[in-house]
Amino acid sequence: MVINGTLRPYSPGVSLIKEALKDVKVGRLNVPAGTQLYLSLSAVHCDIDIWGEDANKFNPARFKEPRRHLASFIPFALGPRNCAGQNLAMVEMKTILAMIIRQYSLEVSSTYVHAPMLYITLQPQYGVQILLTRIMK
Ligand code: HEM
Repeated sequence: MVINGTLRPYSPGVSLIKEALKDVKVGRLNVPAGTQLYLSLSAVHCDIDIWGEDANKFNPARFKEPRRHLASFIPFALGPRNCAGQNLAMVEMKTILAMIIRQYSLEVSSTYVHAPMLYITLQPQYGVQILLTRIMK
């Protein structure tokens, strides 16, 4: 839930660019062959019609319930050309997170400035300073 809760507002890939190879109808929209489509993941992931008025808020508990729309959360894209490394990425993130929180408690440093920035992927402009305290056992 925490990983999905983070990938929703802060997907590393903020958009997908696709080109229609043939004339296609998407809902009520006629898309002629050759049209380039820019699909903003951020717009979908923070759409208040889908996620509610607090769509911009970090709230992993949203992922407790099954999603109403399949395409409402697509950090790894969707369909035959979705991310080939999706499962590996999820396993890596879960493993690393579990290894860290097993031994350390985390606190965001007072020097942290929240400034997501697009530089090929979405990145924290000034880094993420975190204070780690070893958990005594
Ligand atoms: C959090 C981590 C990751 C995210 C959010 C992510 C996201 C994405 C997205 C959105 C796409 C679709 C791009 C597009 O259609 O324009 C993609 C494609 C792809 N990703 Fe990832 N990815 C991640 C990690 C990885 C890893 C770890 C690997 C490989 C080890 C990987 C390999 C690929 C490949 C090969 C494609 C192209 C698939 C194709 O075109 O058929 N990704 N990824």
